[in-house]
Amino acid sequence: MRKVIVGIGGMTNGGKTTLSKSLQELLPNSCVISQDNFFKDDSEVPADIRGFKEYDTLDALHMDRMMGDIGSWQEDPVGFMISHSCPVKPTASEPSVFVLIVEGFLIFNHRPLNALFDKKYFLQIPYETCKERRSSRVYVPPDPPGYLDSYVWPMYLKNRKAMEETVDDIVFLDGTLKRETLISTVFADIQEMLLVRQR
Ligand SMILES: Nc1ncnc2c1ncn2[C@@H]1O[C@H](COP(=O)(O)OP(=O)(O)O)[C@@H](O)[C@H]1O
Ligand SMILES: O=C(O)c1ccc[n+]([C@@H]2O[C@H](COP(=O)([O-])O)[C@@H](O)[C@H]2O)c1
Repeated sequence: MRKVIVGIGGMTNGGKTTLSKSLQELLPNSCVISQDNFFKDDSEVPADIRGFKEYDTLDALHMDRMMGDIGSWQEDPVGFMISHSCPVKPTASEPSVFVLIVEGFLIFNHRPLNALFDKKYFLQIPYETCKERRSSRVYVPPDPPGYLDSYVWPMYLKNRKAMEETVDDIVFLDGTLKRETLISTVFADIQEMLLVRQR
């Protein structure tokens, strides 16, 4: 059995979830773990002196639980996929390949998680695109006025700097490209990686 972990990182609204879901549909025996599902409850997230909730930091996430889920997949991919409603396909070729797609805005800022990736992608979009996409999205709790400009964007720049100082081998993707272009490019790249590793 071969196990491969692909990271789809990127800035908020870069298109991580969209790309990851499509890849899961295209890659047999794959499953997605989303960092967004590990946010702490609002009552546990402190506010800064201006009153902005500090969501854009690893401290706002249950990274221990996320790592636990990834560990469960590593131990037993089939069991994990069944319990997470990911389709399991019997494969004719041996060894079977299982792919875990881990997506999220701070996945490359968590050292223990970083060490696990076989391939890392980072979706980036310009500020204007980010602002436009984010303004049409409703988070729970919703963004208060000025949240992107005063808190989210500066935190993105800070987190990105930390990532670039510590992580190598990231493939940067232009998140303004058409969905279909992004999906086919990354799918082909992953397939190539799977073939190379098989040789
Ligand atoms: N390649 C793309 N081109 C245009 N819009 C996109 C693209 N990818 C995603 N979107 C849109 O951008 C918004 C955020 O996408 P999403 O995948 O949820 O981003 P993320 O998970 O990175 O926050 C959604 O409205 C989605 O439909
Ligand atoms: O999902 C939540 O519980 C949640 C609550 C408040 C804010 N968020 C925002 O979620 C953003 C990261 O998710 P995403 O999908 O936009 O990459 C981050 O910028 C946070 O400000 C997310």
